[in-house]
Amino acid sequence: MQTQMLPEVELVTRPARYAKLILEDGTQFEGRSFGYQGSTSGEIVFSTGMVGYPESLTDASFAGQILVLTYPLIGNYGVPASSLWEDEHIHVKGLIVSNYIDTPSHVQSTMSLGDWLVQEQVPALEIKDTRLLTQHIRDHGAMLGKIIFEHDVPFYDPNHENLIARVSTHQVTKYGQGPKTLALIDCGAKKNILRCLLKRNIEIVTVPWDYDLFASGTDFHFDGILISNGPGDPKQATSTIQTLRTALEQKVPTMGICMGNHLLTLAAGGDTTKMKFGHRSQNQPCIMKDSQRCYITTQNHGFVVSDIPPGFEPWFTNANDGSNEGIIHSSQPFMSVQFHPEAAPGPVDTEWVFDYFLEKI
Ligand SMILES: NC(=O)CC[C@H](N)C(=O)O
Repeated sequence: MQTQMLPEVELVTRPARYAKLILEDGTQFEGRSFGYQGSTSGEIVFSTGMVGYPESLTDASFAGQILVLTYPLIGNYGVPASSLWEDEHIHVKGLIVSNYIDTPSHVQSTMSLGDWLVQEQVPALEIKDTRLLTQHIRDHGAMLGKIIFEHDVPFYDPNHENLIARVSTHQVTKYGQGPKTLALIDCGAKKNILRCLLKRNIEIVTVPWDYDLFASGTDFHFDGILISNGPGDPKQATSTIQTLRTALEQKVPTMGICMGNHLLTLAAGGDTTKMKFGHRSQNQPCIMKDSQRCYITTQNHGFVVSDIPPGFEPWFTNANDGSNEGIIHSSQPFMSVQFHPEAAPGPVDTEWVFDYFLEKI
């Protein structure tokens, strides 16, 4: 029997660098850096999903936030090609994990997570006790935080800024073909929304968050509106809310996803508030109205519909905490979901919501 020699592996050892994670209430954690070595600040949020860090990091809804991943091993499958990301670059302001794995093994991997974070100038720390950190946020509520190397930086509250204006597209772009046209208001749309729509024989026109679809100069016809996910406080997106008010008046079929659920609610006269610590994971159970049917959904939100607008009723309700997970109008084709029917990452059980809406167009 022949003994096969293993190829020689060059071990690259980087000197360990440490930094601090400081929360707004003074709580501190020391961590080992595995990303860009520079200070950063934002709102600290945690996700309990077991997979999907490439998709989460590139989800524009995380803009302004430092993401804590509670799944203990992160980095094992590296980073896939950018065609599989949710946007062209990383949106989180920082990343906190328990154990970073620097030796990725996956057929789709093109680089390690650490290299990607360095390339995109995103700081990341391994703090070991992500469980303690998460329990702290769960007990005391969402709070600001910062990752500090040598230079201190001030705390930064992303909910006081119109982040949608920063992540939205600046141009009108047509995709796909089909007998009907859907206007997609891009508040920071995950790419999988477009991928899901493109499978469905429809033309899609993406427009910026503040594009007036009803202005006389609009040179394309549309049969329905889809409002995407997006970062920050929905009440900052006043132009989108105004456009949606007109859409409701003119009875244009309209659907919202996550931020879209908030914006439709606000346009229709309901209200949104900030949750204690939000829902971020791929296993949020949502019960559909008039049924015992429970869908397992992907979520990433810190705000919630607190007042259902007149004429609408709750469409889905979270089975864990009873919070609203979507609204639907009792007679008109207006509907929205708090979860992500496009998933990425997560279960695809609610992709039918796209078909349900497109049937109304
Ligand atoms: N994923 C989203 O669209 C998030 C919506 C909003 N920024 C929130 O945190 O609730």
